[in-house]
Amino acid sequence: MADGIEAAWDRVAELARTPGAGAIRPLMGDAGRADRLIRRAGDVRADLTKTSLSAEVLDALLDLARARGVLASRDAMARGEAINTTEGRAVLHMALRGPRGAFKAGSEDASAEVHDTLDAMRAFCARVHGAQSNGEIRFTDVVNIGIGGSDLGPQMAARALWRAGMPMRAHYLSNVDGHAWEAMRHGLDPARTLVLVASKTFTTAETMANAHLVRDWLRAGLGEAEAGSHLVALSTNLKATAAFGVPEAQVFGFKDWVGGRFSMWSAIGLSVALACGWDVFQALLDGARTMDEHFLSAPEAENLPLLMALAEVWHVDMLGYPTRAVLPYDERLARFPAHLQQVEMESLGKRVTLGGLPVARPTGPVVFGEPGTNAQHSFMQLLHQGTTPVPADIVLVANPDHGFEENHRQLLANGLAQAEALLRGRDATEVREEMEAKGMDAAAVEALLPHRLFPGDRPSTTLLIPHLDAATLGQLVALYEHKVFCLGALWNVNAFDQWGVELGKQLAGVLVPELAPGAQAGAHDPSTTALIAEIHRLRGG
Ligand SMILES: O=P(O)(O)OC[C@H]1O[C@](O)(CO)[C@@H](O)[C@@H]1O
Repeated sequence: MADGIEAAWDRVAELARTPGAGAIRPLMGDAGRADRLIRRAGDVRADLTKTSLSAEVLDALLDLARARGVLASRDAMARGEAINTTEGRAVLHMALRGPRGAFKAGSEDASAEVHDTLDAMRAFCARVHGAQSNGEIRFTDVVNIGIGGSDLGPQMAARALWRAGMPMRAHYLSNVDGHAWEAMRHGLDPARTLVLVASKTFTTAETMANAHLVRDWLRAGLGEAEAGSHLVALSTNLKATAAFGVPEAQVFGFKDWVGGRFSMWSAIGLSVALACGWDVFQALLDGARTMDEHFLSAPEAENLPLLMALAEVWHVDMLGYPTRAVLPYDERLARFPAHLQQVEMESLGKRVTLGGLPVARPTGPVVFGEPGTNAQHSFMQLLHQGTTPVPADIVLVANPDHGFEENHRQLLANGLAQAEALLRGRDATEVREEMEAKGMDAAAVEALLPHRLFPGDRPSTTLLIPHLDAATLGQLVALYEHKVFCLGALWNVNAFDQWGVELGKQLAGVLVPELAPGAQAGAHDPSTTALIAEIHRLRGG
């Protein structure tokens, strides 16, 4: 078996060594290319034809996926097996949007737990949204206090889906930097603000520090007894939520088989339901479910998350492209790259295999991004003319929810143009002709020529959706979640733990008391020791 896997890797590597392996333009005329590399899953039309996946390369990569048993691993995840081996947990975010009775974690009925919580969340939203007509106070604002997966997913979704006239305004407090709360609190009235403390563990230092700040603000504005009724907890740690003073009826739980970065579909998504309305949240879950159904049923060659994962293996491991850009051409998706950064980099930033051995090849790429067209005026220069290609995911939304048609045409045209420019580049003949047509003399033309050339053959994947709504957003996010799963299986790493975040947390815990006025620094490296001394000096003690 292991030999079969290594043979499959070798075959892909052999193709990567053939001259021109990274070229895309020569492949564009291949018959059958669109059939192989343009795939629909739900409402998402994904075009991978602007990559250097030739028919041969794709076949070799699909053989690798088969040798690695990616779809068999997928089925083990769906069966609720404890595939997160370093934490001994199942991985069941699909249960969060699945039908009743569909998922088990060991002998536990995972779906029953999910649906009980969803029912409680829906009833809570109905109460909050209907409060004014019942003569209760009407909450206008919801503050979600959380960080990482307890912030990025819901924040991204609320930003993408909130429209004027929806029930509440959502605010997201994540950074322990007090400036964040300082800026937020001035716009809020404690009497009309519902505060959600979102934390899987309910021990995350930043979240708990902010939760104390905001609870003090509620208490100062409303008195201690009243403040409790404005507090809601979203957590797996029910003991800690009670100790913090959240009434039991306002605690929404979930289980440890929901990873933080995959938790926006759980109670952690309550801020989205409160801000945008229950139907929107339900449509988000249903959208994700649509992608789950595709992922669970499509064979390898048609399985979009798997195809995107295979393209990444080709780029990262075979062509040596260590980064990827995510460019949503929709301002409402401004936080989509940030959410994917956690989903992908916290999952795939791994250096040992499931068996604890060093990986044989590079794993997760650096993911970064900004909405288009803004990205074009900041970092796209490097994608066009930098030394190492950066594959780009370009997300296009065919129909806007505004009436400014000309703006939208410009937006779409720019997204298409970037992908086209990355692919085709600009050769010397074209650049010379353009400069000569402008009347430039021959010396100037030759001097400027190298600066104006674009190598082209730079890969991109275009994801096109008809509208941006809860259903399509759910599909998009689930698509990337499943892509991450496939990459974890291909690279044989645990995509569901995150031990790498622990050391910094522990060291910060040691440093906090050392930064108190008059405190002595402990043993550190010379650079850190000098920085502590300088901070004390600048802070006057
Ligand atoms: O929801 P919690 O437990 O507060 O954790 C927040 C985030 O912190 C992390 O553990 C990383 O530090 C993430 O995985 C998680 O999403």
